[in-house]
Amino acid sequence: MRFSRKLLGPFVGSLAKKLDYYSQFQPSSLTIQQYLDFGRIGTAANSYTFLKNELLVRLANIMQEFTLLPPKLLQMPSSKMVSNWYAESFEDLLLFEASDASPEQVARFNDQLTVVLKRHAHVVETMAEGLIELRESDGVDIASEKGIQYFLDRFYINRISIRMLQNQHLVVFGNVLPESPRHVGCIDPACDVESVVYDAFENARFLCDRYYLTSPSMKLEMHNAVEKGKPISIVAVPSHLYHMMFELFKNAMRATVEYHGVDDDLPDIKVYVVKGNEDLSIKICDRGGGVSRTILERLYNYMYSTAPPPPRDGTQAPLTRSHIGNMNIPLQAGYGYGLPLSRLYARYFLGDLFLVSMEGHGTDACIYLKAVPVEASEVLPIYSTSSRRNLTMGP
Ligand SMILES: O=C(O)CCCOc1c(F)cc(-c2c(C(=O)NCc3ccc(C(=O)O)cc3)noc2-c2cc(Cl)c(O)cc2O)cc1F
Repeated sequence: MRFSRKLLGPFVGSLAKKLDYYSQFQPSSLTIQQYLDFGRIGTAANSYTFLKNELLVRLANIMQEFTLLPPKLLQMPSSKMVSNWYAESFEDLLLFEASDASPEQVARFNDQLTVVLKRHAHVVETMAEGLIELRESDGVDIASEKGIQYFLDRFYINRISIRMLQNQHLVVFGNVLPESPRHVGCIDPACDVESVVYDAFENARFLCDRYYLTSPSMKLEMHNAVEKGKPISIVAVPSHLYHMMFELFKNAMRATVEYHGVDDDLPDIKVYVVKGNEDLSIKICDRGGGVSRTILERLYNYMYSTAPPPPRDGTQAPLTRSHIGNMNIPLQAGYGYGLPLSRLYARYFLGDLFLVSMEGHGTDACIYLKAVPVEASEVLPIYSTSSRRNLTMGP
């Protein structure tokens, strides 16, 4: 992605050199246990010293991949805006490169992180606008579409990881308040899975009731295979788990109501939560009619999923979606990225998300998370010749 010379101005040379320098390093993958330990016993100075380098490495790795994107996408106004945000943030953080870890520098760094977080708040929507601009400009060939899919999965998981580093630092060492006094930064050392499931269900049900005036109920089964009969808790980022569950419940409710109609007795959504020695598994089973394998694949696809932009005035999201049949999609508030982004949240700490749909019957969605925190390592994209090959040649 060409960084606009206007922005880079005289720094083109030195910034390009810095990008080359920092993109040579592999991002350092942390386990959720390491985040927890550091949040409990680390110091602001050590966090600053690690972060000011690691953020430059993670930014440089993904910024170098930008340049491998299909030129047609790079030229879209919204794509250029995103690349300029990254260039600005990279430059901002470079200012701390040689700084000491004095309390004054740490305070300045914390303020800078707040600016960077705000600058990048709408990256997902803006990149989605870029895909819409591309689709409306001259369409996308299959090779570009596969390259875009490969890049965006890497781009968004990189963004999740950068925001995790920043938020964790600001909550533990800055003046951002944690969600709960028990939390260490954004991490809950004893995340009660059942309560997150209920929160996500009730909020999705509220949206469903508001639009359809009806909604399916939930039947929830909890099985703790490690400590029989005890509540299920894991070390997790509650906001990530909530995001995944909320999206999957919205999809299951939408399918169920659309398939059975608002006047029918709606079949329950059955949810199973099982904690094993290695995996925390959550399965959401609906009888919403299911989708064929071809449609299912499209739900993960950023090009297909990029719905028309939501109304700016906050009114109800568009009811139809051009690329997935004519199904009214009242619960879709964003650009249709709920599923691919949820899968990235699951994969971020070495979990995963799978869908098994039986067309004509219903869909099972399974989330797997690491039950052992020292095994839950960040999955971070590394800029290398293989990413170059995938982006330019397509898989
Ligand atoms: O807004 C977002 O982020 C995600 C927006 C996403 O919107 C969708 C949505 F919520 C649910 C479905 C859907 C349908 C369906 O709709 N079946 C009827 C039809 C059959 C064929 C076709 C077709 O040929 O096009 C279309 C619909 N059946 O199962 C699911 C289903 C999908 C997922 Cl990912 C899930 O976790 C649970 C489910 O029950 C499809 C969506 F697309």
